[in-house]
Amino acid sequence: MATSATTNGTNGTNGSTETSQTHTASQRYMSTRGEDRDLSFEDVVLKGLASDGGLYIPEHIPEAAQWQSWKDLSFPDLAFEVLSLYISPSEIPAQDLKGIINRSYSTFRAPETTPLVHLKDNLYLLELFHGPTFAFKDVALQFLGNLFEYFLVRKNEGKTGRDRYHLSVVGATSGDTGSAAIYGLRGKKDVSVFMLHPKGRVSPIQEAQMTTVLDKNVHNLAITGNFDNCQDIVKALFADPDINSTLKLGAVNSINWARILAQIVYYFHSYFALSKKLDGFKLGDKVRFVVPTGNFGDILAGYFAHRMGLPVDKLVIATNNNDILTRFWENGVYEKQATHGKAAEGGLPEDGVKAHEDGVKETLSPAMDILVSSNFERLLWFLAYHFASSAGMDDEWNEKQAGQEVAQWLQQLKTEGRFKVYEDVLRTFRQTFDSKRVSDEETLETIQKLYKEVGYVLDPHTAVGVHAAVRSDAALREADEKAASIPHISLSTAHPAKFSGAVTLALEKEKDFNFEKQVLPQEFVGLDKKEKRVSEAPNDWKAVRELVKKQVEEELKAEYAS
Ligand SMILES: Cc1ncc(COP(=O)(O)O)c(C=O)c1O
Ligand SMILES: N[C@@H](CCOP(=O)(O)O)C(=O)O
Repeated sequence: MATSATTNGTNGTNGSTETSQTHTASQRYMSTRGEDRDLSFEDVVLKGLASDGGLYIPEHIPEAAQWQSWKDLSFPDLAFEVLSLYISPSEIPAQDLKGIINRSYSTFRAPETTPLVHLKDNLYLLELFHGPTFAFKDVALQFLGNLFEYFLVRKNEGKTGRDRYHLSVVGATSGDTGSAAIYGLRGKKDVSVFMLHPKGRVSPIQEAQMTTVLDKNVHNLAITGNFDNCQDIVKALFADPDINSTLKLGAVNSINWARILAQIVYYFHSYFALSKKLDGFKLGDKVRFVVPTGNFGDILAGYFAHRMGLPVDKLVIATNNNDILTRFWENGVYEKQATHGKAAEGGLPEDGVKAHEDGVKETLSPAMDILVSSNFERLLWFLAYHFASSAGMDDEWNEKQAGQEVAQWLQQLKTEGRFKVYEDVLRTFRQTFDSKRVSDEETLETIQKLYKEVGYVLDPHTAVGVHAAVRSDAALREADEKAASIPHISLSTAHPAKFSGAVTLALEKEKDFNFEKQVLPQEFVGLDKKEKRVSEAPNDWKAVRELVKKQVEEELKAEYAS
């Protein structure tokens, strides 16, 4: 990767206001497939997906040499330090960035923004659900909403009517990204939002959170398909040069680099919180982070934190029965088709797990019911780069090789449904990552166990992580008593009230348990009775394209007529 400290910037392709001021290599961006490069932060945030189909990554991961000095910073101040390493002040001046960050986290209910709680023994829980929609997505999407607004206000200064830059955000959701994006963007000027969710496959609260937002710029599309179909439609729209340029598409999914960037902050923040809670823990001691994983966005932020210098023993990927990542960890094969519990013709599963004909298994942690993890492509680039570096060639060659390798792997995934990486690549992956598959039964048991032992109610996704953390801790103890002291920080990705079905199933037999009294936040009371707005759409990207075009046109007409 590029190692230069500063270079001279030029204007990006998307009309960013950057001039020839200095920036570091970590503040310029390139595509994982090698075609696009030397882009500004504004370019990659507004474009979302690279034109070669790849995802954007910084040209260099900055080493945060002074990270220990961040120990006592508040969440917003820490966010400023981390984000500044990736955003040149020539693009967003420091005062403006501070303003964006402060606005984004003022909406959180917890003073620490993302508090760390001690569950038991070596196990800590990082509560990421204190934002407006009660899910970890708020941490990044409150920020991204304000960032879009900032760029649009600047681009549109002095412009009127159709000269204004109007962003059409299209996103796919299995429930949480949708509401977090909608709450981040509702009512914002010059933005239309289209959220695609798989019809009937999100929880009732998630559905209500999205569809009860009636702002004119918000549109919910219930797609007759699964989450991967929604994600594929979004990617097809981005790949269509016509709609992409005429409608100026914007991404809110974790394909957007800003989503990953904002999430790096809580890895540092929780590490410092741990150092204050745990007697004898010193800055520099290692921790394990355990992350309930679907699209690989959340845990990828942990990878960046680690590469920046945060002492991480392992990043533990916790998957449900949709386990493409755990299978990859086991054998180096990245394969779409589920290998066990797969639906036979007519949807009958082999191992009792309810599965759809498309191979996606229906689990109690539906936000992770996904066949392919889109962000894994970003990690693949770093793995391929590491492998290429061993050939002893120059950096330009290594980067080119990595881009070509990733493009080839992804092409193979498309045509053959799978690809296999070299043993060396797998070894490098395993040095940083561990991976555990958690069944629905284990998810329920974990919710029950934690409730009985410490009175804490976990949401099912968080329970997947906690179960993996307990297993990781046990494995360490078995292997080496000394290693047993490594604390585990398990990421709590959603409030339990969002998944009342699974929580009730796990705890209904507990005599003292009362969902309404112990779990349901005031904000959710009566949500299901409110007016809703949602349209159905087929699993067909061209049909969705026409729908989006028509709707944006209507919105623009209404806007400019008034
Ligand atoms: C509650 C919850 N947990 C975990 C995940 C998985 O996160 P990621 O897709 O970033 O791996 C999601 C969805 O993204 C989610 O909504
Ligand atoms: N689980 C997600 C799926 C979309 O993932 P994203 O992180 O790429 O936006 C959801 O809740 O919608």
